[in-house]
Amino acid sequence: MTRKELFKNTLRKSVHAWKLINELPLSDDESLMLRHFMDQPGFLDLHWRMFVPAIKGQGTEEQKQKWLPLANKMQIIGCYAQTELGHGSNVQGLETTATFDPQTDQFILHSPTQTSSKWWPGGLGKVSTHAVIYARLITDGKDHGVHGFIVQLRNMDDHSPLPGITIGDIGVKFGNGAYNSMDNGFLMFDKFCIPRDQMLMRLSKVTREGKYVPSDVPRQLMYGTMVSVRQTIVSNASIAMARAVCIATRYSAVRRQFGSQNGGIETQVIDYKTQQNRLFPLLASAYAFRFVGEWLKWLYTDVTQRLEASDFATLPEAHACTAGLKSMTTSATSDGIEECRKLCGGHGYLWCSGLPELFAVYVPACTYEGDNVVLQLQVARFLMKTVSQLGSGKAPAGTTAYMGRAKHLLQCRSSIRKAEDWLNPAMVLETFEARALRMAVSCANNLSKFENQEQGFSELLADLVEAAIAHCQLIVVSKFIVKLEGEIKGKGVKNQLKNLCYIYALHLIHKHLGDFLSTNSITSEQASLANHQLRSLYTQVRPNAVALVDAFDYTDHYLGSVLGRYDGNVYPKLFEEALKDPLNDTVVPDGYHEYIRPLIKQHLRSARL
Ligand SMILES: CCCCC/C=C\C/C=C\C/C=C\C/C=C\CCCC(=O)SCCNC(=O)CCNC(=O)[C@H](O)C(C)(C)COP(=O)(O)OP(=O)(O)OC[C@H]1O[C@@H](n2cnc3c(N)ncnc32)[C@H](O)[C@@H]1OP(=O)(O)O
Ligand SMILES: Cc1cc2nc3c(=O)[nH]c(=O)nc-3n(C[C@H](O)[C@H](O)[C@H](O)COP(=O)(O)OP(=O)(O)OC[C@H]3O[C@@H](n4cnc5c(N)ncnc54)[C@H](O)[C@@H]3O)c2cc1C
Repeated sequence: MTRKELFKNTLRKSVHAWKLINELPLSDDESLMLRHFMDQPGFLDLHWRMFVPAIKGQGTEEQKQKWLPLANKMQIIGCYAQTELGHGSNVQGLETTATFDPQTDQFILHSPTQTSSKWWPGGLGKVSTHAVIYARLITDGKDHGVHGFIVQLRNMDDHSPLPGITIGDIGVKFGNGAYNSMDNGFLMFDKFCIPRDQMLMRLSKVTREGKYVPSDVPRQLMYGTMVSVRQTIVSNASIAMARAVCIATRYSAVRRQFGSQNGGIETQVIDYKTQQNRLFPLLASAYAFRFVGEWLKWLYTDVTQRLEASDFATLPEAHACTAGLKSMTTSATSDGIEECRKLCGGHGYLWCSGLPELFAVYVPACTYEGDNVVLQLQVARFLMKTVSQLGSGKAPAGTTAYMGRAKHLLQCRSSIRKAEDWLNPAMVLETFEARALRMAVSCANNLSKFENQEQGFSELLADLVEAAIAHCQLIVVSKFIVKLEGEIKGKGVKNQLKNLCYIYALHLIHKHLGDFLSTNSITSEQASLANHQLRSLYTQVRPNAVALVDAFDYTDHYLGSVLGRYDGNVYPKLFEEALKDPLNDTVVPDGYHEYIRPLIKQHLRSARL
């Protein structure tokens, strides 16, 4: 499809999905599922995942009563317009202004520079009638920082932009289809006026007289919509990873190379330990991210309930967990999808493997909802704060509770003696805790050598990110272990999950061996015992690998992959796909007479053939 066709077709699908949601009707969870199977980024994502939650989270009761019924019936379509051409990560640095005019009781929205144009918001370019806009609030010449506003962008009769608004699509993005179904847009305001009651005023207010009444709750609640989306992105990482792994695992069982004896069949590539060493940790990650995603959903629900009761104590942890896990799981999934492409050899590079499209549509997850490095630095700040408070009498809680055992974890030596000890959950956990704590403490010690903490932080950014990742990996490992200790039904299933849990943990040790050795969390002998155990786990997972991906229950239609077909009938179908290519419509290609024939004829003449 051309870009225009792709965009229009996605509109068709989105509107059809919305019709089904109403007609059947579908519950909220089922509607999310439907969105998932629609399988293309589109304006519904931003309307439901960001525009509506922003109003719910930041609007007053009256604002919710006014706007939510319209949004819930989709009589208005909204998007979330925060990022600007010049600033995305640095939200405090946004330039769009919203200046209160007491004479008209209105805010004047203005884009003072080119870099202040909104740039990137999905659904903005061509579809949305409304947006939640983030802009610097100015009253009486004073800048109060960034706040949210509900703004109508387009005329409700003919969809034309309202006077004072310039709006459009930002152009083609990575990949062929991928994210190009979405109208990520730009937007500029030229002194565009909105009524005062369209500032989202649950957190802070501007009175009729133009007095700014700051919020008595943490201003970070304004970032709540991002926290909620980051949480859902973790579960989605599992879905995308599982999809790639399903394709690569099934195909690795079909594909054979070498090893034929006396004319017999060749070896299935899934039997090579190198293939297993690349594939099975990704399979394990798909399960691990699912479980940590479930836990994060619980954490998010819990913090939301606490916030409603004005208990802000767990907000920093919820922010650190959602930011860190969003970052860690999306980076691992993007890399994992690309690894799965390579695991499928040359055929993985074919569009019909389903992997190139999956990669192209998935990879921006490393950037949207916060650049992955910027987000790990938030985790690092949280860890440094926690370390600095050790010994102050304030016991660390939740995911940092292990830091409360700093004295022990800084000194302990791993008691792993034989390979099977690596199947002991307490020993594995302690290894990850020791590594995470020692990396955090080492950063804190290095920071304390700087007179200026911020300067020290800038100098140590790379180490801080590594310490943050170590903490996030510990969370994933520990939540997998908790899951195993919980309510899993069926001994066989539990055994399979146990294998995957230890593959997940031990491959991380192998991959980050430098961290584990340099922090003396394990010895080199213990590292080789971990490798030994890992190989043995691969052997145990091998006979069940295909069943473990079948368990994701993805249909062939959803996978969209010739290589990942459930029936394994890969080769005939690759031919079928190839023959569908427009280049094969004719035997002699268009261009033959123009370019190939004159070239050949010229050579034939000079060779006198
Ligand atoms: C095949 C199809 C795909 C299938 C998938 C299916 C479905 C799709 C699923 C999901 C996707 C859903 C939606 C659609 C997808 C994409 C949409 C993308 C939309 C966007 O892309 S939308 C823009 C997002 N754009 C960002 O993401 C900007 C990143 N930049 C920031 O987020 C901040 O700007 C930050 C944090 C970097 C610095 O901020 P800063 O400079 O203001 O703050 P500072 O560092 O000084 O921190 C001061 C104190 O605030 C605390 N703090 C900070 N943030 C907090 C928070 N959120 N909550 C609670 N506390 C927080 C700190 O911890 C500290 O606390 P303390 O003072 O105690 O230390
Ligand atoms: C597909 C897609 C959809 C999007 N949808 C929306 C949307 O609906 N609404 C919306 O408002 N926005 C949206 N965005 C924008 C997105 O949220 C931002 O692109 C993202 O937050 C990253 O910001 P940036 O582009 O400014 O990156 P930058 O901050 O410019 O990052 C560039 C590089 O600088 C590094 N860097 C930046 N700051 C630091 C630092 N402090 N320390 C160390 N390194 C740093 C980063 O790690 C990165 O390597 C979307 C983006 C994409 C790709």
